[in-house]
Amino acid sequence: MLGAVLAGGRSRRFGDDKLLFRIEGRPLILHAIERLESASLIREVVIVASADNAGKLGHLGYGVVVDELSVGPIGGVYTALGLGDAFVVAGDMPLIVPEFVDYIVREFGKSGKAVCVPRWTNGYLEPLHAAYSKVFRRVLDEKIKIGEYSLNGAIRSADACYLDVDGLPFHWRESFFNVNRRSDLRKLLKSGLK
Ligand SMILES: Nc1nc2c(ncn2[C@@H]2O[C@H](COP(=O)(O)OP(=O)(O)OP(=O)(O)O)[C@@H](O)[C@H]2O)c(=O)[nH]1
Ligand SMILES: [Mg+2]
Repeated sequence: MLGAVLAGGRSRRFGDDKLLFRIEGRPLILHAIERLESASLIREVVIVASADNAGKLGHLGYGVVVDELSVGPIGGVYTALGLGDAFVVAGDMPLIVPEFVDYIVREFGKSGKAVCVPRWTNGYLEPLHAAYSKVFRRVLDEKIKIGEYSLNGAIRSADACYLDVDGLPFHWRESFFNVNRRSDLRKLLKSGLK
């Protein structure tokens, strides 16, 4: 399956461009890309960037697709699905667990559903760590057209497969960690990131 890494945000909480912020000598987004790429069911990784970010990310050695919509992550997923089925993650997730990605991709394949997404006990979804079918693009198109930009809302309106986080290996949860603020860097360095 294609791996799509979203990179169309503006890093407002972080300050300057978090995706190129170097951690252990490599840009944050490369940590996410390399972890995703090492999942055995991910055959190729593309970056889905805003027009503003695309030029800055081209040198990393991965294909860059421009998300022209500027409507948030839902537009990134919509753009990614133009390339086919995709496992979508955020570029600010440096602790992705490859086995977890493979697990979701496998469950997605077995389920035949439009989306396969992790779900916490309180109902919270992890839509930026989920597998999507290209047929879901039609649902997103409808939502975007009417100005509904909630990815969670779109998923809930569809025939989705939910993977309860509670029943999964505990250490897989670190896969969801994402860097939003500078203070998150401290947690990241403590995590023993390689
Ligand atoms: N392609 C695409 N990606 C987006 C868009 N908006 C956010 N993202 C990405 O989605 C992921 C999660 O977003 P956030 O954690 O809110 O990142 P952000 O928008 O850069 O940060 P804040 O400005 O602080 O909210 C990050 O990898 C962003 O780059 C968008 O409009 N298009
Ligand atoms: Mg984030």
